Amino acid sequence: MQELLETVIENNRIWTKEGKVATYIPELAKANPDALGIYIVDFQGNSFYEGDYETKFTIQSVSKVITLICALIDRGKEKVFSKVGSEPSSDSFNSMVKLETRDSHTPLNPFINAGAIVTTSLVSGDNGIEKFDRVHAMMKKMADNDAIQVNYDVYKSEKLTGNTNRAIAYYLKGAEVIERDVEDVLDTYFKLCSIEVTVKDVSMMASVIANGGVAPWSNERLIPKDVNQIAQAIMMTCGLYNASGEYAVKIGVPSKSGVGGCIMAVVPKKMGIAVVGPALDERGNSVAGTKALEELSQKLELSIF
Ligand SMILES: NC(=O)CC[C@H](N)C(=O)O
Repeated sequence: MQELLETVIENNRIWTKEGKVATYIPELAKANPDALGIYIVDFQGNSFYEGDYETKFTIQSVSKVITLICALIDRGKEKVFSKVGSEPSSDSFNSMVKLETRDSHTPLNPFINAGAIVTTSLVSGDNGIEKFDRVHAMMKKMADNDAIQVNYDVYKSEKLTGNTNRAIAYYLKGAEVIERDVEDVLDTYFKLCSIEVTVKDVSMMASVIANGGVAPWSNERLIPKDVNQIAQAIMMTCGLYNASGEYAVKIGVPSKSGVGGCIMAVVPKKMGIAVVGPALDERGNSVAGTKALEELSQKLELSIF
């Protein structure tokens, strides 16, 4: 495995040149575009890593998976899916075009920005701080790392420039999809996106989902089975925004990407994988990270199909 990871990083580093780091959140522009790192955790306590696995990055949209899990646990399927759909979107992750045209005005799925802003509003807690603490605590448990914290420079940068998200959230409030205070919900959403992690943390989170919701290292159930199943299904169909279909063809495992350059990949009943490569394609997914996962998936025959 170690040799394979060395080859995968070596073969795919060149792809970092094909992408660009996100700049619409000014602080993200500081990321190293040449970085490519990978981390794998299996259920036997083995971990394998290669490349720039020590790179720190903000979790960004990968947080949407954990927020959805918390919302489903806290509010139940019926409530959550009355406020957000479970259909893939062919528009970009921060699009708002469908909000107006859909009869229900609900976002298409929880893994585009509009959907995650809604699931953030649904997580239990009387205010934004309590909601943040709820999801943050779940992330720490799933990563088995109590030291995970917000990167306040990224958070401030997002909050200052997040006007598209603000427009989305106010529209959703007007349509009565969001019932809470809009600025409070947005603040929590920005903070959750700004949590700083490594590929080790994210691969640990992925290993819990891959193991049916049970932490492989402690055998503790962190996520109910039905919620875990839903999370995987939506990762499979919506996890890479409007590139989810192509990704399913090429890699074939439930995954979630973020504009920090991370992709979390869940190999059901086998392992958790995370890659980081901050140079993104035009749809906001890591170019080299996707390519590395494609090679890995082919060589290890990881596709679930
Ligand atoms: N695709 C992403 O990772 C987007 C997350 C980012 N914080 C945003 O709201 O725009």
